[in-house]
Amino acid sequence: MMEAGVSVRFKVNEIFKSIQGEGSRAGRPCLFIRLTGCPLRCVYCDTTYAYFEGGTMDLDEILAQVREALGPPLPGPNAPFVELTGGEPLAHPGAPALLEALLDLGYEVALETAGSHDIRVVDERVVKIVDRKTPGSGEGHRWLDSNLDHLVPGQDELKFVLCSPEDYAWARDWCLGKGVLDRFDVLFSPVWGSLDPAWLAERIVEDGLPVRFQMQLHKLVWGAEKRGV
Ligand SMILES: C[S@@+](CC[C@H](N)C(=O)[O-])C[C@H]1O[C@@H](n2cnc3c(N)ncnc32)[C@H](O)[C@@H]1O
Ligand SMILES: Nc1nc2[nH]cc(C(=O)O)c2c(=O)[nH]1
Ligand code: SF4
Ligand SMILES: [Mg+2]
Repeated sequence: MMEAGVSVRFKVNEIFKSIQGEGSRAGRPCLFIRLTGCPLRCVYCDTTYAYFEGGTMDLDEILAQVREALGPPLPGPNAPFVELTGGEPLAHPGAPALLEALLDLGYEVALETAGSHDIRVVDERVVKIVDRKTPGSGEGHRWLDSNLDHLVPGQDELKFVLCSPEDYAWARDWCLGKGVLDRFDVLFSPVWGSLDPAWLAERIVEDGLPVRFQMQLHKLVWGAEKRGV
């Protein structure tokens, strides 16, 4: 909780409405808040423009923009959906307060994070999509293993973005070793333009892995280079 009266400021790269392109909620209309800055440098990162570009906004300005874009929330299963991403949103000390404020307004709220920062700071009701970086990403060593103890089964997701067949074998063995496949919704996705999606889909089927294959739906719809979708 932030102290009352203290204005929390954020560097914001973009705020846009689109179709959720990733995870088990893909296909739903969603408003994205993309914060600027990331301490990681995944080799495949498709959002390098969010490393530094952005303008400063305070919490109330962000909330006003969300309300204007989505209208008043209707709580329930079809509450409007808001996702905080980046960059690495948890690199911002104010991210937990922003997420809580969005929940308090009645929206369904998700957080896309690299698993490098402690997710315990985040309200339990936030849908946490935690990306377990692979060796191929170059950032596998940033993983905070204690995050596994704070994922909410049936709500949160553990995600692997795979660069190569070696990454696939590593991710499969890691999941089996950690016993996560019978606890959480696990997503396997190819790095766009790197790993052949058909190869990945066939290996998942052959190995009988209970993971969800996914591709970035927004890139299928609008192409890989378009921003703000
Ligand atoms: C841009 S990141 C922002 C959130 C956070 N920093 C993270 O990495 O989870 C959002 C998601 O996009 C994925 N991503 C980035 N570049 C990608 C690419 N070229 N192909 C597939 N997924 C990619 C990341 O792995 C991550 O799951
Ligand atoms: N449409 C769309 N869906 C997304 N889901 C996660 C995204 C992200 O960059 O974190 C993303 C994104 O950039 N666009
Ligand atoms: S952690 Fe996310 S934003 Fe940062 S470099 Fe990796 S994919 Fe890009
Ligand atoms: Mg994206």
